[in-house]
Amino acid sequence: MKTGLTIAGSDSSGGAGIQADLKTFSALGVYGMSVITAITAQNTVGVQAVEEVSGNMVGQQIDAIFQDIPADAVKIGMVSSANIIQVIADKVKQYNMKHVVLDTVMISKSGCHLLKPEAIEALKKYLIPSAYIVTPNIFEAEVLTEMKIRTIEDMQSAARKIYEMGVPYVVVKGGHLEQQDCVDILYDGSDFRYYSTNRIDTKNTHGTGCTFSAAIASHLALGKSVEDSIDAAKQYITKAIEKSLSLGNGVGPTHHFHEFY
Ligand SMILES: Nc1ncnc2c1ncn2[C@@H]1O[C@H](COP(=O)(O)OP(=O)(O)OP(=O)(O)O)[C@@H](O)[C@H]1O
Ligand SMILES: Cc1ncc(CO)c(N)n1
Repeated sequence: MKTGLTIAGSDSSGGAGIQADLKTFSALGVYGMSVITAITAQNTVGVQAVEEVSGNMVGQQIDAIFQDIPADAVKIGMVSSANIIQVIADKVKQYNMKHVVLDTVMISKSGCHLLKPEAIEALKKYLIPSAYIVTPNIFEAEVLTEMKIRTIEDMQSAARKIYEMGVPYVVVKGGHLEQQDCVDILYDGSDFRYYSTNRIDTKNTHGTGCTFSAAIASHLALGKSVEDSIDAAKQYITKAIEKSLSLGNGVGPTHHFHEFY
């Protein structure tokens, strides 16, 4: 069986973070493993508390996995501090990790800082250059590039700037762009590809970014090309949003197992 690793934060409500990633791996037929970087007390309404795991413990979890079960693909999500970022970047190098999909998580939908603002420079300097694909949303792409993004052309300019940080593939996600369709763009240093779907009218989008990046990693682990992995992940997240679950009093989760029940 192909294997996937998520290095991310725990979401107690199960819709985002580690839990979303493991559900996605499982739904797509990949054996899931996890390295927890932080624990959040979180539900569909908001994030109530965050407790970081030490950099040393993050490193030890990665060692335990890679000294025993190599991962065919790795997804990185919430990494709250510069220290944790540095440890992960070193381990990516040490174990020569392949197919590293970095979701540059910064702020939760409810507005909680999951990445300390002072760690953004470390993200740009150490983690983005060690990734294979990065998947910022509009807001994250704005922070990384220090530009405003209002149009598809702006998304393209941002993708170019992020590519220059030293990562071979950049996906800028258009879920938060003020327009009818949800268009994600892929830049590989020379060409752009577009992945577009109708915007689904639902408030239940908790964990869409986590699920999408874990689905890309899953398809890479299964042996698909970057282009096909993003295409398959886009189809998966679109269905998961279409069938999203009205659980809780706030922004409900997507349905990871929509293929099954
Ligand atoms: N309402 C929607 N209908 C259809 N697709 C959507 C919708 N919202 C987001 N998407 C898609 O979901 C994927 C995740 O994008 P999004 O921009 O929501 O990520 P994100 O902001 O990082 O998510 P999160 O808030 O969970 O971190 C993208 O493929 C995006 O186009
Ligand atoms: C732990 C965690 N990671 C990522 C997200 C996505 O914003 C979240 N809400 N919680």
